[in-house]
Amino acid sequence: MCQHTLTLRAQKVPPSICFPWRTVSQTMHQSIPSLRSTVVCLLMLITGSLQQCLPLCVQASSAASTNTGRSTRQSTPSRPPFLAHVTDNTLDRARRVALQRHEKAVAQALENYPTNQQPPDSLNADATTATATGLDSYVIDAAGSVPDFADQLQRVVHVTTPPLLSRDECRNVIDMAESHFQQNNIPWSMQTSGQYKVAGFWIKNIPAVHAWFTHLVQTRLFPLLARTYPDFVVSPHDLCVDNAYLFKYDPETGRRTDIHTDSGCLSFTIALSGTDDYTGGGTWFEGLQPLQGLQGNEHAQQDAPSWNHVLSMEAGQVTIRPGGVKHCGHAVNTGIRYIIGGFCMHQNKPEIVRQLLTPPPITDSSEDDTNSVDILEAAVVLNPKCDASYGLLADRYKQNGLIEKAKQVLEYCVQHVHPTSGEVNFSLGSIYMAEQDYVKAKACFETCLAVDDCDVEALMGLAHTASQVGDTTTEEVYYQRVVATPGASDTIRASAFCNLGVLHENNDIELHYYKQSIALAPTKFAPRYSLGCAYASRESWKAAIRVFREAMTIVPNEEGQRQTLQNMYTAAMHVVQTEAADSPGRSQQEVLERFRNLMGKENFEILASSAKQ
Ligand SMILES: O=C(O)CCC(=O)C(=O)O
Ligand SMILES: [Fe+2]
Repeated sequence: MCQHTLTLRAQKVPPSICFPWRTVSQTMHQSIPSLRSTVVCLLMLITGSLQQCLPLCVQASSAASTNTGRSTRQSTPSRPPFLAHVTDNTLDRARRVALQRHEKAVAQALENYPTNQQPPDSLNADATTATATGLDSYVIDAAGSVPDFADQLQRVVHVTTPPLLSRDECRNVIDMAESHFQQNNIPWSMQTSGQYKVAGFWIKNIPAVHAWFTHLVQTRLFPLLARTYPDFVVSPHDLCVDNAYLFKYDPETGRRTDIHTDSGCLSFTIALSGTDDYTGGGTWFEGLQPLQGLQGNEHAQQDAPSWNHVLSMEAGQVTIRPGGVKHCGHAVNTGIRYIIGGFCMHQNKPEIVRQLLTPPPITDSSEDDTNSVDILEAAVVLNPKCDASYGLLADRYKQNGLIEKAKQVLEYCVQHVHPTSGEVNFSLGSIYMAEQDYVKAKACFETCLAVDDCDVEALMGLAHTASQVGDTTTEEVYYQRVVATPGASDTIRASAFCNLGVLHENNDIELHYYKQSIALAPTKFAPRYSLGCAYASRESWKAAIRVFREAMTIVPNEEGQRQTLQNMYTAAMHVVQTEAADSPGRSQQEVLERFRNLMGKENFEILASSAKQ
């Protein structure tokens, strides 16, 4: 029998696994299937409400002109030069698309959260029209802009003082949620938020919480929003809830949310837990500055060691702000933090740009031109200060194979709109890396990290750029940071562990790293294949065969299959030869049978048929 050689180079998880095209994390809230019906929008069109709304659309689209933050940026041209070709017709069509989306979203919102209907008597009886007596306010000092109504909705985050809900009420809501899952014997589902997962549920899906929530919104939250944004919301009845969820952050399963914007022009976050209930956690806001900090020494607060743009609230406190402000929920270190997040729309003020950035699911049977590049180009033209649009447009160009155009859009955004946008810098870094421009790639990923030191995708990018220039020490540092990052997903930690194993090839710790990786991502091929190689290089032939056999069940491509089979074959040969030396009387038939059993019939047959070819 011929002696095959082992191909024992362990496999790093290739960068393609680590670099999905990361889009603006607004997508977080799109992942939930929408049931929006097309009927309403068609009716509205027929009855002429499109015409009525058009002035509002124009207002929305020109709304980006003010930046409420202190920063002075280079002035942004009204339209980026590479979008000179976008015609007025295209803009009108985009407005109509956005308006249709808006009408459908409002109809769906009122169906999900019927805030326009009288609450049931049982709830009405204890109706509280509690007024928050005070608000603490923080400004957002950051480049970029919210997608719509930037001149009406100041980029300010308000926190209610005192709490809007009593501690008992918060406890009661948590109990309702927990008992729903216990009684139905189901775990909390995991919602995807960009790079992270967090345990939670959509409030409309849990009846008891839903009824309480709808009532709370009608009696306390909408009135609070109307009082706080009197130039934008004339009456609480103007508003509706696009989406609302309850999140449960805990250190094991709860993770954190990615930096994102919400799907509505106004948002609120209700703290159901207080700072006694957990450590870590809190809401991070991009560029958050206490108002007082701005009046005196501008940088006093910024430089204070405790100030890290994170707001922590006590149970019952609520933050309200424009939905387009970037934020995230931090991972907790201990304890549990429950929050409710809600995104509101103004029923009569369509958010033109956000709607253009939020296409309905592909399955939607409307005539909405979801995939069209010109819709995203129009979004950029309608609000050239909103960096979210640039990221999505570049993403679309990239999907269409137009890498140079994508790069141009991203570079423009970094230079003129938002130098530290995480999405844009990550996408640009990925392009530079593909072009093997590791210096520029590194700079982009470092910018992402400066904004969010938990950005594990940027850490993986930096590890990869270090690897490409042969700096394995730095490469290792970044992988170690990934595996130590609270809230990092199992998949990305698994990739980092696998690559740590490869960096430590032939050291004992190599095995440990691959096993960690497999435990986190049991269906990933690379760590299993690499563990097989590690066993084989230590001449632990039977262990190697076992792991290669497992790898064969999840092998992603022909090359992987070829290498795995070849290594398995060699390992099996060693076992058979050793056994033959110990008991020399075996017939050739017996040896072959043993060989087949070691490899597994299915693998043996693939090998046999490939040998025949
Ligand atoms: O956990 C938090 O504080 C933020 C959650 C969030 O993204 C939101 O409420 O919109
Ligand atoms: Fe959010």
